[in-house]
Amino acid sequence: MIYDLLVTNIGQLLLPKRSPKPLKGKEMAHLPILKCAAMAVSDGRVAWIGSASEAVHVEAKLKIDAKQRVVSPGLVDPHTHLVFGGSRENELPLKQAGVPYLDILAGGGGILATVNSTRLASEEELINKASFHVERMVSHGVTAIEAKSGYGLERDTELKQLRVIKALNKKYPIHFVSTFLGPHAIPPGFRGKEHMFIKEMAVLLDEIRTENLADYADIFCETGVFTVEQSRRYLREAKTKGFGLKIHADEINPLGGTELAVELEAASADHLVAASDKGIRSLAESNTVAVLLPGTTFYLGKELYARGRYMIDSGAAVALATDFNPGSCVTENIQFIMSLAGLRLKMTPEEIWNAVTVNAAHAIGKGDEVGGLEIGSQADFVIWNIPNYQYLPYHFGVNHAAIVYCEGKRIWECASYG
Ligand SMILES: N=CN[C@@H](CCC(=O)O)C(=O)O
Ligand SMILES: [Zn+2]
Repeated sequence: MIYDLLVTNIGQLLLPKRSPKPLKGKEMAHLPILKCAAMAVSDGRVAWIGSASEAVHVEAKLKIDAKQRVVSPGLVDPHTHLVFGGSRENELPLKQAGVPYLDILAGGGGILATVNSTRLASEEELINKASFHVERMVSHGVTAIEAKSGYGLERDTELKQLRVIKALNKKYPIHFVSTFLGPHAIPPGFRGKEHMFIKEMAVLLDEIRTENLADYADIFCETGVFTVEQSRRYLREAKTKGFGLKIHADEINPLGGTELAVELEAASADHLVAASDKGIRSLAESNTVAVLLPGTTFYLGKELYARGRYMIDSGAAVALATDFNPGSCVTENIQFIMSLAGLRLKMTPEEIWNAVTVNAAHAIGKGDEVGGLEIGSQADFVIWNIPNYQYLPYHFGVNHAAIVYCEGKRIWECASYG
């Protein structure tokens, strides 16, 4: 048998397995590793895994020397606001002066400022801008991305954002999951009439479904935005219409969005900085993935991070994401998030790698497709410029990716691999 590609001389081959359910609690501590390994690919799938010494006898059209470095599955970023117009660097002085995130929003800035720029941008402009961010994510080792709408707050712009995500999915070989986040903020004119806005967004769900523009429905459940009861009604309707569910839950105040996510069997509950003990206990009894976004806490200058350690010790499934967006977390670098998870959430390196592979894949409903490496799985993988897997969260703020592959094809390479 002659394989398409053989990667040999791998120092550590990380082999998280695709699984029917996310890894929960103690299961997250287990990261299967093969040392001095090799891996062969054919037709975009992993076809053979063995030792580097056995690989001497393996034939392939192309052979790559991993130079004793680490190889992992392609990373999955399960929470991004990838498509938006403009930028918000003008908010930095407000942040420095201590103006809270929700106050900036209540004053017509924040999300609402990005809504204005996104409404004004053409579909083509948005595709070009988002492409730049996608390519940067890929360069950091990401091969699957969840992307949300939510900067339109009205039909045309929300659909425009979702069409942009569809166009990106066509343009790039990586995998995209699309989420409709119409109820992301209360648009001007709807304050006090939130129920009417939610109704409009719920009606839009039908059109989105018919045009197959989104897989998930999401809502920002927070003080001054949407209540738990409004979120429940909207998400129930979305579920009936066939959408998977996600919730921006308990980011700033402990409203009970976490419990709601579990009640509705959402794929994920995201943020959870203020999640209560009760909410965390309910997560642990469910398969809803806690998607933690420590980059946002860092960027908003807060002291208290989501209780990642406690969540895992309580038995919950945890994933990590960038939350890339123009206001509360302006980075495409998921590796930085992995460092924050080690430094601030007290997660171990094994838990961190599982959180950006298998569990992140489950958070976007792709646990059987991406996030794992085993015979038969999609050959989405990364050769890292690091001596061991513990090294990545330790050496922070730089890009450690050397070569990124998607379905067996090299899609990015650092300038200095040699
Ligand atoms: N918290 C709500 N939405 C985004 C922020 C969006 C923005 O500020 O533009 C988030 O997940 O952090
Ligand atoms: Zn978000």
